[in-house]
Amino acid sequence: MKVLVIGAGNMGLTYAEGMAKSALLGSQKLKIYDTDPKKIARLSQDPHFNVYHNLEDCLPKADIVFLAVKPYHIDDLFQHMTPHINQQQIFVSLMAGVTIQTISSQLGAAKIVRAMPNLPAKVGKGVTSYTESDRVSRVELIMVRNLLDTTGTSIHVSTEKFIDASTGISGSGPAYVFYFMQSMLEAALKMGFSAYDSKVLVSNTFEGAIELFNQSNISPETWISRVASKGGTTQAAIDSMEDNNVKQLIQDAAYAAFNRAIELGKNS
Ligand SMILES: NC(=O)C1=CN([C@@H]2O[C@H](COP(=O)(O)OP(=O)(O)OC[C@H]3O[C@@H](n4cnc5c(N)ncnc54)[C@H](O)[C@@H]3O)[C@@H](O)[C@H]2O)C=CC1
Ligand SMILES: O=C(O)[C@@H]1CCC=N1
Repeated sequence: MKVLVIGAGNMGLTYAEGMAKSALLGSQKLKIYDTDPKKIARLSQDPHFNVYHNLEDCLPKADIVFLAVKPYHIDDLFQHMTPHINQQQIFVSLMAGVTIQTISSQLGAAKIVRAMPNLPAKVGKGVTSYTESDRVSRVELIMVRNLLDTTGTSIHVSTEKFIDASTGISGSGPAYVFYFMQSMLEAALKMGFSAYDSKVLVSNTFEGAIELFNQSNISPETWISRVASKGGTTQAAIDSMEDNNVKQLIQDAAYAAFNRAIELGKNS
């Protein structure tokens, strides 16, 4: 199976590394195409990859093509790709908001999988949602899923609405968690802890809470009640969050990302 990744940035390179290190490609090296000469020079030293700076040298020979450029790059990119594609190739888009209809009409591709990954894929803990165009067969979809799963886990969704929705939950979600972490770190520093101790306190608190959640069938709400004593310190903190409508604000933020994904789809 010949796999090409177009765009070796945060997401493209993460997938490229996951797939290249798996056994799925057999004896084939993963192909990478990017327009940044510095990236091409650096990645050319990596024995896992064949790196290209011309589409005509790599695109016609690829079976599966990952699209991992920014949504605003597609006009230029698709124009250059169209003469070199064929109708048997499968295109897997990792781009936020770019619809299957846009990829089909602007690129001229038939077999399209639209996926929404997230950055923990870098450490094998990513979660990707995906859906496909009618022309993708069941066997082809399983092949794509196996490739996606080299960076973590995945869920199949029935429509693109859920790709936009998962952009608001899991795609952008790591940034919300980092926002919470940053706020806790700043509070710890203000209380007088060193930077090192603040990091130990905050990172272990997140890791421990996630482990408790994962190893049980208990909801976060119930876990909160197990931390909070009546009239105690946690209750004071939760009351402060409730008074300030923090839960609603976080939901609003997730919806803002969801709506932005829909908007990007209309503009592309
Ligand atoms: N970073 C994240 O956490 C997530 C990103 N995504 C999606 O992944 C896509 C890529 O995002 P990032 O990796 O963060 O961006 P990035 O800016 O890190 O990488 C984009 C890469 O594309 C290359 N590039 C630009 N124009 C090109 C062209 N015409 N041909 C070939 N390569 C070209 C750039 O040189 C760069 O290496 C976006 O569409 C984004 O919506 C999706 C989920 C999460
Ligand atoms: O911010 C973005 O548009 C991309 C999509 C999800 C995460 N990063």
